[in-house]
Amino acid sequence: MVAALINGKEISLSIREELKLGVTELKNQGVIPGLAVVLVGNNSASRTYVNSKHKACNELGMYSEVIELAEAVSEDELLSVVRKLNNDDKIHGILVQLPLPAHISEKKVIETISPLKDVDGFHPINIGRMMTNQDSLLPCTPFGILKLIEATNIPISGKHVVVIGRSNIVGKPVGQLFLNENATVTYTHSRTTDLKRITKQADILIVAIGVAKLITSDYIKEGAIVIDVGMNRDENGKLCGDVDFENVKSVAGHITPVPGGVGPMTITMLLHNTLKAASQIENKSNLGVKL
Ligand SMILES: Nc1nc2c(c(=O)[nH]1)N[C@@H](CN(C=O)c1ccc(C(=O)N[C@@H](CCC(=O)O)C(=O)O)cc1)CN2
Repeated sequence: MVAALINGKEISLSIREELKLGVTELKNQGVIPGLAVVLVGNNSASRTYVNSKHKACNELGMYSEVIELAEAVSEDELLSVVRKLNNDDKIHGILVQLPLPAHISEKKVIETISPLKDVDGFHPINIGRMMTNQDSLLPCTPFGILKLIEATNIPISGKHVVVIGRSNIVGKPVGQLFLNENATVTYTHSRTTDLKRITKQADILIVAIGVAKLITSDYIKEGAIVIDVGMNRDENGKLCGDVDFENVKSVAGHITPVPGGVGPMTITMLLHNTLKAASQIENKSNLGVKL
C-alpha cells in the first residue's frame, strides 16, 4: 500500500476560491478587508513568509500592508506600532511575524494586539475561547491541519490523535482543536520516553518537533494519517519535513508532503481569519460564505 497524498496546495486553492466570494460580498457592502503584517529584522525565512502573505492577500482582493522594522527596534516602538494598527480603521487583521529578536517579549506584543484583530489567534482571549470551545479566531497552522484532515472525509470523532511537539503556536493548540472535535489526544515532546510506543497507537499523527526526517515507518501504525508540520533543510539544503516521507509513505494511509502540505494552509487560514475579523468588526455577520 502507498499512502494517499493530502495535497495542501490544492486544498488551499479551493478554500481561497470560496474566500474570494466572501471578500466580494464584503466589498459590495463597502468594506475592504485589510491585513497588516509587521516584520522585525532580517530573518530570510520570515521575509519569505511575509511576502507570501502579502501576495495572497492581494490575489484575494484584500488590502495588505507590510510594516518593516529594524532588528534593533525597541520593544516600546514595536508596541506603539501595534497600538496604532489597533486604531486603524483600514486594518481588520494584525500579525507580527515570529520569531522576534531576543530583546522583545513576544508575550507582550501578542497581548497588545486587539483580540478582535488577532488573526494569528495567539492572544490569550482567543486561546481561552478556543479552549472552552467558543467561536474565536483560531491559530492558522492548527486550523489548517484540521481542514486537511476534513478534506480526507475521515471522521475525527473517537480517533486517537498523537501530537509530537508542544509549542504555543502549533503543538498545544492543535491538540486542543482535535479535542474539541471529540478525538482522544495524547501530547508527546522531546522529553517523552518510548516515543514509538505512543506514536504507533496514533490514528492521526501530527509531527511538529523541528528535527529533519526524525519520524520513520517504525513510528507509524499501518494506515495512519500523518501530518508533517516540519520545515527543515536536509543535508543537501533541500526543504524537508520532520517525517521521512519516502520511508513512511508505504505504511501510512494518508500523508502530507513538505513543501505543499501544511505550509500553504497556514497562509490560507490567515486569509480566512482576516475575512472573519473584517466581517465581525464591521458587524456584518450575514456573509454567504461559512466562516
Ligand atoms: N506570526 C506568525 N509567525 C509564524 C507563524 C505564524 O503562523 N504566525 N508560522 C511560522 C511560519 N509561517 C507563517 O508565518 C509559514 C511557514 C511556512 C509556510 C509555507 O507555505 N511553506 C511552504 C514552503 C516555503 C518555502 O519554500 O520555503 C510549504 O510548506 O509548501 C507558510 C507560512 C513561523 N512564524
